[in-house]
This record gives sequence, C-alpha cells and structure tokens, in this order.
Amino acid sequence: MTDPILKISNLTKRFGGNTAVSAINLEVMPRETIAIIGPNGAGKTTFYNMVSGRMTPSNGSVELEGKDITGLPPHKISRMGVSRSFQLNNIFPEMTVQENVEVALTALHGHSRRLFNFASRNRAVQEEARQLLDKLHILDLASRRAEVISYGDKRLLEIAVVLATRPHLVLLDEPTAGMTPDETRRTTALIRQLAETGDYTFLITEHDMDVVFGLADRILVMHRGENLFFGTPEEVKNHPEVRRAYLGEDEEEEASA
Ligand SMILES: Nc1ncnc2c1ncn2[C@@H]1O[C@H](COP(=O)(O)OP(=O)(O)OP(=O)(O)O)[C@@H](O)[C@H]1O
Repeated sequence: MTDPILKISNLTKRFGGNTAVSAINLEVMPRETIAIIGPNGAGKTTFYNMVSGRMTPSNGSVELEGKDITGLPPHKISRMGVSRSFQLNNIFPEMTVQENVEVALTALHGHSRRLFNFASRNRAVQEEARQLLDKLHILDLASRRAEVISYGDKRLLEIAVVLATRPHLVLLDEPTAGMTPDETRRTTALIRQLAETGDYTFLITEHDMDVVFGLADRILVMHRGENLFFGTPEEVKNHPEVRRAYLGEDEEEEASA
C-alpha cells in the first residue's frame, strides 16, 4: 500500500486560552487534492502555518514523506518539497512575468552540479520558466511587467512561482479569491489539470464551494479549530452537521423545505 505523503497527528495550536487548531489528525495520499474549508476563524490559516513551518505547534506532529518536520523552519520545509502561495506576496511587481519565475528557478538551479556553466544554467532556467508559464496558460504575458497584468493572471503567475520550486506538496491559499467568475472557472480547470497530470499533492483553502466541490478528492471541514468532518465531496454535501454549521442551512430552513 502507498504511504501517505503527509501525516498529521493530534496537531494543536493554542494562543493563550484560545485553541485555534485542536487535535487534528489527517493522512493525505500522494497526488490527492484536499480542500480545507470552514468559516472565518475556523483555524485554516493556523493549520497551514504549522504545516509550512511558520508556526510551531503546541502539540502533535507533522510528517512529510515519512520524515518528522514538526517545528522545522519554513526554508527547510520548503527545501523538502512543500511550497505555499501567499496571496500575491511572492510576486515582484516590477519584474517581468518570466523573470518572476526565473528568480524562483534560479534558487533551485543554483544548487545543481549538473549545470556547472553559467550560460547553460541561464538557458535551462529560461526554458523551464517558459514551460511553466505555458503550463499556466500565461506564456503570452512572459515579457510584461507583473504589475500590469490582470489580477487573475497574477494569481496564475503566483502558482507558476510556487511550482518553480518543484514541490511535492503544494499549499494554495484561496486560489480564486477576488477573481471574476470567468477567471475562477479558468483557474479551477487549470488546477484540476495540474492535479491530474502533474506529480503534485494539493492542499487548498477556499471559500467558493463550487471550486471546492470541483477540485477536491476529499474535504476537511474545520469548525472552531476542530475536525468537524473529513470525507469525499459527496459525503460533505450530505452531512447534516456540516450543512448546518458551514453550508448555511439551519434546521428551520430544512423543516420548511
Ligand atoms: N497569531 C495569532 N495570535 C493569536 N490568535 C491568533 C493568531 N492567529 C490566529 N489566531 C486566532 O486563531 C483562530 C483561528 O484563526 P485562523 O486565522 O487560523 O482562521 P481561518 O480559518 O484561517 O480564518 P479566515 O478564513 O478568516 O482566514 C482565530 O480565533 C484567530 O483569532
């Protein structure tokens, strides 16, 4: 049987008397897409912060491909294959679209012994940047400055930058937030394509339920820091407590339906 790429055990974060994440257990299999949903304050960001190393858990552990990464600093976790989007904070506005991806790739190729010659390393970086932009359907924007492209295209560029570090586990933070309906459809289709064709495992937080149900293999529903439910989209849709707590249905509405 395949081993999980990510194993979360009893993961807990307390801020003073407030438990933001409470004893979460989760096993994610390679190439799965997991959505994490929950109302504001449910603990999604804190959960991400502990997986990516920005916060040290109060309790519990995080294992990546069988290795304990609990409490390691973000740069070490990133080098081990975890990459996270930051709602445009990893984009340099004055650089071109292609340069943004090249910067991310250079860090990677800088350590490659195979490409000892500067010119060949440069060519390899440029070629790989163009392949990534093509994958995200924004190659036509390669020479534009990042600050002038549309918001939706910026978010796609952000995903290209995230993928440039060749991650095994990709954490996307509300990838379609603020997008037009058309950009949302395009982005959802692209992420689905990446999930189906690439060697990526995705964790996605998202408020748009169409996106969640269109992408996720399984969904973790968080409520007040706890795991309210973990299951397939179908199971989540049919779970009465989830419907009440998160999908906005109350018993009165159900009774009158
Ligand atoms: N650095 C912090 N110090 C103190 N409390 C915090 C800190 N970060 C988060 N919290 C608290 O932890 C709880 C969970 O917050 P978190 O941001 O993880 O929720 P979320 O599900 O990501 O919400 P949103 O959807 O609004 O981003 C909240 O009660 C929040 O106030």
